[in-house]
Amino acid sequence: MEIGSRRNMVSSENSPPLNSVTPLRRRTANRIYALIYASALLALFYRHVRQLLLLRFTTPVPVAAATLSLFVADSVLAFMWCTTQSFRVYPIRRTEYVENIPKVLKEEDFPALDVFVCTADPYKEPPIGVVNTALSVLAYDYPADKLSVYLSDDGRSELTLFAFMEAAKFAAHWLPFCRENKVVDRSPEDYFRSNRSIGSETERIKSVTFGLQVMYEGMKVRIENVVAKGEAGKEFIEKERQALSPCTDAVTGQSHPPVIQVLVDNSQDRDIAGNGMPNLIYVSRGKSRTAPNNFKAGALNALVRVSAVMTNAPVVLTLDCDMRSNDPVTPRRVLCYLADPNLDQSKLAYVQFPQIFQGLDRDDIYASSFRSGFQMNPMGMKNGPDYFGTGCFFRRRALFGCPMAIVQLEIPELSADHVVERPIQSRENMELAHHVASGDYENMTNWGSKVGFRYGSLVEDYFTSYQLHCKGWKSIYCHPNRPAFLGDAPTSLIDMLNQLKRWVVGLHEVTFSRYSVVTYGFRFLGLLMGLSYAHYALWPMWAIPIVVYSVVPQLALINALPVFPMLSGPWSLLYIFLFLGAYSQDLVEFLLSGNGATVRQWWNDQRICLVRGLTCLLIGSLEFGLKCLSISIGGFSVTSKATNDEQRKMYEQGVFDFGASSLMFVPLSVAALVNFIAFARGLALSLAGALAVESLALQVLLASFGVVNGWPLYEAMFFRSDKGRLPTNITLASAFVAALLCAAAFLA
Ligand SMILES: O=c1ccn([C@@H]2O[C@H](COP(=O)(O)OP(=O)(O)O[C@H]3O[C@H](CO)[C@@H](O)[C@H](O)[C@H]3O)[C@@H](O)[C@H]2O)c(=O)[nH]1
Ligand SMILES: [Mn+2]
Repeated sequence: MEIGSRRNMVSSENSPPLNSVTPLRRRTANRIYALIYASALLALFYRHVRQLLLLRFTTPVPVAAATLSLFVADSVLAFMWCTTQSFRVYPIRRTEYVENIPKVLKEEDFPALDVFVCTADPYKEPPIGVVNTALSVLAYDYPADKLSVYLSDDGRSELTLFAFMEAAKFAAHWLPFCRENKVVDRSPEDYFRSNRSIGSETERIKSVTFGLQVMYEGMKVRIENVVAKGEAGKEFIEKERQALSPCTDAVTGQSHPPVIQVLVDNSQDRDIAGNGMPNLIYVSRGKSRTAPNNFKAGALNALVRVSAVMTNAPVVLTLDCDMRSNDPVTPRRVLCYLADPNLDQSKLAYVQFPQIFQGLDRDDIYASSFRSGFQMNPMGMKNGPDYFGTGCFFRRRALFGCPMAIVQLEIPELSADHVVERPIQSRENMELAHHVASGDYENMTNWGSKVGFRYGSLVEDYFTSYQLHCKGWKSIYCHPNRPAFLGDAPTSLIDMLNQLKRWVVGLHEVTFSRYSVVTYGFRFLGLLMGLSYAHYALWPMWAIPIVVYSVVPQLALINALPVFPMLSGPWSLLYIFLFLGAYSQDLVEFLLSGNGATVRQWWNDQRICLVRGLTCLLIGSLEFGLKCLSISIGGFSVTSKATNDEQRKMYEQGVFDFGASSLMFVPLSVAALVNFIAFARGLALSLAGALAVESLALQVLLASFGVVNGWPLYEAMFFRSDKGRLPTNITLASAFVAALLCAAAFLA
């Protein structure tokens, strides 16, 4: 069915609205402020140019180095400021009127929905968590015969398959329970953990709930035991084990045929109340030694094909295994866009929900919520948000070419308008599904280049939406008050930094390809969208100003060399305005983004921005450089969603966890130490003479800002003895480098 086609609609003229757009009031203020800030930037560059013109061959090296590096740093900052404006000129807020859906679209005309859930490693992604994700969407408030959930298991693990066989049995009890009791938390873990208003329940419901909870806990224990043992053991049906067995002779996972198991079949299976259930299908795509597996993008494309053969729903939801549904009406909410006769349906590729995380500590010490990327900026992207990899409803057709021209596929069964007539488990269907999921199916095809999720970058989400937007597709950012999904974010610093390092490598892969935003993007996206995408593509460049501003003025201070204007002169006001102006606008936007944002969280957010610049942005870029020289080949290292109690405790107390011996911590600790030494030296110089106070004051202030931000590091280096302290070898190495730098600056 073509969603949005008039045939299925009540006439559009007198139908009630399904959604509305309100421009945010702050946009006028944003524009005026942008003009003021831009003038200040012009003044800054006037001063820079004047100083550059003063440089001679005879200029002392420290002066020349400081002048040049600060010029470069400010140029990057100014460019980044320009890119940020693309989110600020026209921010909007959307509202959906789900209650009007029945007046516009009859339930039997709802489009079918295929949900893709990805998992890759049963140890980093505990199967009980994946099961909760799947159950939360199986229980969507949507016609069961129009809903299918596909699980992609790149780990090809009998532990995960076992967990899903258990989940299929549990679903038969869970789905009718949710429906009858209008449960909103449809992931059982969240439901049983939450403080439900038990008092208001009748005796009967109480005992049903209790029985279900016992059943859930039983399943959880069985799954966790199996994971602890590392094999499904006797509990596992021999047939399934045989299906997986070809992988045991290639445990390296390099080469094996696909496994597809239909665990719940809508045409046959019934829940305990006798109603139909959505399809639940386990897929572990095949892998081949001769073809790259393309990580998550490859997994998603395999699901696009398998689902095309089996159900071919026109709408596809992609979910990471740690992203549970938090609101059962979400698919209907999406229909407020995909079925809106007043929108240009032929160009609308996807509806993206924000990534919102559960289980963060109150102050969000690692800034895991990524408010700017997931909640603030998307409201302002002219043609709609980029794709975040999860919580996104695609129109299947958007994966097959431009809005106007379809890319022909190898077999007709894969095309978006193919109607599936065979029962999903028919022999022909299963054979074809296995064929399209095999490891070398994609050889010599357009998959990953013109069709499906795009290959070539570790941030396949960013890259895919970038290409769709370049091809003329549009997207919609939908952020209802009750979060549609809740996910897990890394709760250890090193996990978080490693995750971002992967993103950095992925973004560089795009920037240094023929699809670079600079040479390709701007041409097809236009100025505003081009700037928005450049903002992300060039995000690793933040490392330059952050590194420069964390050491150069400080080393100059140690040398008693002024690099900023005198405190009493007019130019110092410019510097103070540029600094405080940027920070306060960021603070205001952060607080306006809602969802309980606090000043403390903002403070942590700005601190983590600096930390990122000195760690993952820097090291990630270095790693990318090595990769280009083919010195190292890193893959997609999956972020761990399992935490140990100690880590969890540290995180909940808001204490930084530096307890990993990682090279990434070296530049960070060096910067912290340099700031401390510079601050001490600055104080000493100020006590010695009034002139120093005047000319070095801004540098002393900057160093004091560094010291305040570096506090957790000093603690981790010198005062802590728990597991989260900085490993001694890292402390020693950093102290050595910092001492060398400071001595060199002092003597220069
Ligand atoms: O070979 C692989 C590797 C990963 N995954 C899955 O991809 C998802 C995302 O992996 P994760 O380690 O959680 O990455 P994050 O950095 O947390 O994820 C963000 O960044 C990714 C791109 O780097 C996007 O794919 C994600 O949607 C986005 O949430 C998980 O469900 C994995 O199971 C696979 O299916 N196959
Ligand atoms: Mn994740």
